[in-house]
Amino acid sequence: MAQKWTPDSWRSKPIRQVPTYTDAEKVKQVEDTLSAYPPLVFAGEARRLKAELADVAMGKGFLLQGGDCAESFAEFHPNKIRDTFRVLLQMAVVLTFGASCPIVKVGRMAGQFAKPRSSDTETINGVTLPSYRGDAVNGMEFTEEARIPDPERLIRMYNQSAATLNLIRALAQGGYANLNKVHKWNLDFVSGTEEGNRYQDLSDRISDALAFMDACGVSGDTVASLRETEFYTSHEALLLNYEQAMTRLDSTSDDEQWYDTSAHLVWIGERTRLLDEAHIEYMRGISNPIGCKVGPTMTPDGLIELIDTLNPQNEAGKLTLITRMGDGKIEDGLIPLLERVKSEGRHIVWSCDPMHGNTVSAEGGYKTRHFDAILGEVKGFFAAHKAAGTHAGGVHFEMTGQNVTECVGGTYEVTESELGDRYHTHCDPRLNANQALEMSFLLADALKGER
Ligand SMILES: O=C[C@H](O)[C@H](O)COP(=O)(O)O
Ligand SMILES: C=C(OP(=O)(O)O)C(=O)O
Repeated sequence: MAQKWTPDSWRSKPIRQVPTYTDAEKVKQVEDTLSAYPPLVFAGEARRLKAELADVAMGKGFLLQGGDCAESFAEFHPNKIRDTFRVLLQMAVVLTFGASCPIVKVGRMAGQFAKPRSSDTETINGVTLPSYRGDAVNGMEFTEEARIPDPERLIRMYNQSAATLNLIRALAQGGYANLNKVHKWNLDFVSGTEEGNRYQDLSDRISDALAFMDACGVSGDTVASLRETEFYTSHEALLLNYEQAMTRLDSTSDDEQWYDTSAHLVWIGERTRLLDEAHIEYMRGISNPIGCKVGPTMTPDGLIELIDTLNPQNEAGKLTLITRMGDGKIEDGLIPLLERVKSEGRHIVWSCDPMHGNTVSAEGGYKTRHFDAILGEVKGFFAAHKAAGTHAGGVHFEMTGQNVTECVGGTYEVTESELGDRYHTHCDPRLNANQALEMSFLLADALKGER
């Protein structure tokens, strides 16, 4: 029998990957301040996302989740938010058109500021300092002072998330996402490339279809989904004191339902998904749709235990399992998990994160990922689902609307020697807009193949 859950019951459990602050009083003040701040999202919105994900779990939709590896204070700019938003819109259009199924759009945005790390320290030229853990925790500069965790950063993360979300809501509902603007979403540096041209062709076809529908009396004036879009936010729920401060009782439901109002969906990372530890304890009690990363060490028994802890009512749409096995390991790793979960009748959205199992070191010390390895994992994911007779329900990308050079490969090939040109990520390498768009065309083909 599980013990009673409260928003702070995680505090009595072992915890990892969180900072050790030096000033406990200051931390408490920040937590109190955040607890009095308005929610960033509403329970009703999180419920709507859960309902959309329930359709995905039943094979009637596809989840597209993507955005920065780590948002940062320094890179905070409306154009950057808009560009990532519009590449996600483009990808969603390509997928909707190619696969003829609803695409649920979720940004790794408006809250993705904390990073779990493989090592607590980093050594450069013989100097060892605490690792950078995301702008919510400490600074990226390699100085002793910057690396000291500062709880005030949590307030800045809240404020930046609020402003980002405000812009996302305006973009999604204020006319920018109107399907009639489908041509305008192409970014300048993408136009003229193979992906840009393919996207241009597709938008011409969509415009023709819209003109036909308009002539038949169906337009954005009458159908909301043609003039605006649903777009949700998500991040890894790593800093549980922040998440707890944002956890609020839903005043609109009759039974006691707590929502983490920092984002519509939050997920648990691969490094913190231990059953008896704090992150699972916190996540099992909130009513949001949640995600959990699943890497190559997961066993079928372990997975069933995890699922039953996080989603004991077997509610469809509640739990998204984001697998990140690595190219070459995905089919062997995933098929036994899929078969077991299917045979036990658990409702799951299965999503593929082809980024985190495919990070390698390139010359010059850059962390990178090869486009072919990312694609290889996506293909393996579809093949595994085909073999198990389950629905390949979504993808999860670290990506940006900027023209960065962080992942190598793609048709507009980024080479290892170009990595230094525009390597801006604060942690892991992201797909740039061209690579993300190319990936969406390949995905649309895979989804068509699934039907
Ligand atoms: O994004 C995920 C992790 O935070 C990241 O991969 C950890 O990177 P590290 O192995 O350099 O610590
Ligand atoms: C840390 C992440 O992934 P994982 O937990 O799968 O390593 C992430 O998605 O940012």
